[in-house]
Amino acid sequence: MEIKKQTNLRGTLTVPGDKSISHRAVMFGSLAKGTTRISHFLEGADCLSTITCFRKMGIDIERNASEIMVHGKGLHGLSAPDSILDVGNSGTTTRLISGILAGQNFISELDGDDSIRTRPMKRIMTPLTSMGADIVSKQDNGCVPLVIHGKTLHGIHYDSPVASAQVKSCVLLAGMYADGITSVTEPFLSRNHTEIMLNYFGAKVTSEGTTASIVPEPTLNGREIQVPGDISSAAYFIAAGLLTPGSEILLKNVGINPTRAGILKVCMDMGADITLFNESTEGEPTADLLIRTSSLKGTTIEGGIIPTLIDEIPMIAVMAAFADGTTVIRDARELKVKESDRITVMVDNLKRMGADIEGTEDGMIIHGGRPLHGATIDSHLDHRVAMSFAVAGTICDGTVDILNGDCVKISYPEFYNDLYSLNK
Ligand SMILES: O=C(O)C1=C[C@@H](OP(=O)(O)O)[C@@H](O)[C@H](O)C1
Ligand SMILES: C=C(OP(=O)(O)O)C(=O)O
Repeated sequence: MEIKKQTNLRGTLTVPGDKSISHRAVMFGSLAKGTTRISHFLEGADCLSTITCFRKMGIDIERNASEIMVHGKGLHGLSAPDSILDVGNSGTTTRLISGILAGQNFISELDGDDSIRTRPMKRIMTPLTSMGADIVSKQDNGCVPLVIHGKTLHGIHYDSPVASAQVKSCVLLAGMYADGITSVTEPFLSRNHTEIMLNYFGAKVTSEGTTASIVPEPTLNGREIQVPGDISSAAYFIAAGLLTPGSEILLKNVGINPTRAGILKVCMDMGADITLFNESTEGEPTADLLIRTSSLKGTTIEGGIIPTLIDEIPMIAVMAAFADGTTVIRDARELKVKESDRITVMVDNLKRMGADIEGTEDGMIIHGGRPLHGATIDSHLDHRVAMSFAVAGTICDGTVDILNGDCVKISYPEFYNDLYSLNK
């Protein structure tokens, strides 16, 4: 995919539905009684993997142009899949579904693509095993393929070493099938969509600080869900609007849940001109975001804000390369175990464009302000890397050629069309 410089990005955009919320809506809808209707569902490959898995376990899921209808069968209504559950490229599908599968009365096997086969699953195998689950990594390397023999589970308290919503959600979902209360404490608060949505479906999930607890055997009832725009997808247009001269972009109905909205704070700290309109606090908070061209300066990003912007760090790294001064990103070791090693891949590719950047054990140091030039970028089949460099290509001189740029289909199939729609 070749990207050339653009100016004057102007217009209004509704970014696709939130990936985390779309996954959860299908999963919880499948475990609920009655029909769950989901509008603005993300039709990205990852969420389609979740749909495929639940269809294989006997759930009728209909798609039409405007919504998804999940005809749930209740907490104990899934049936044994007759072949491997294909999780594709999706960490969220793998880790959340494992918590559900651990408490079923059947055996299942999960497998996916080459990337997911390298991602760490011990982080869910450990707490699930202490709940009494039987979950085995077939190649004994702590990765998929995983074989899960459903068992009777016990409630536990789990002190998670990582701030990960996927780990937290996996344990809470297994907790629905346990014999007592299950709780998870994490070092920093990660995204809380599971807690919010499970309660909306009728479960009893309580949160105190960084601990979330669930009462077992809830009755979940089918609900209507309007998925807000994904702030992780909005991030590319926030960056493009701030950095491209003469731009003014209105992003409609973006999810601004505080456990996800760290990028807005970082942009403000960097000097961004962003205005929020039409804020709504019903359910998942949303707002329209007006983005205007700004001159940005470097900042430091560390500690508790990291989980609230973890998927936006590739885009932030590019923004930092165009900003004046130094940006330091720390406490983000998790970037190494995403769809690619996002520290190494961002550093290598930004260096190819002429940036002054170094990788560290848990982040990056970026001395911004050097003029960047076109280059061939290896996306490593990582959607967030591809989109971040597409934005870099709209700003720098020369052509940015992104190898395997179509991997954006994982979370944003129409990304390139949306990017080009703003410069007419
Ligand atoms: O729960 C979720 O929906 C997600 C949690 C995060 O992963 P971790 O739980 O590994 O931090 C994030 O990076 C991922 O894109 C989606
Ligand atoms: C890390 C991501 O997703 P997942 O963990 O679901 O593969 C992401 O979308 O950036």
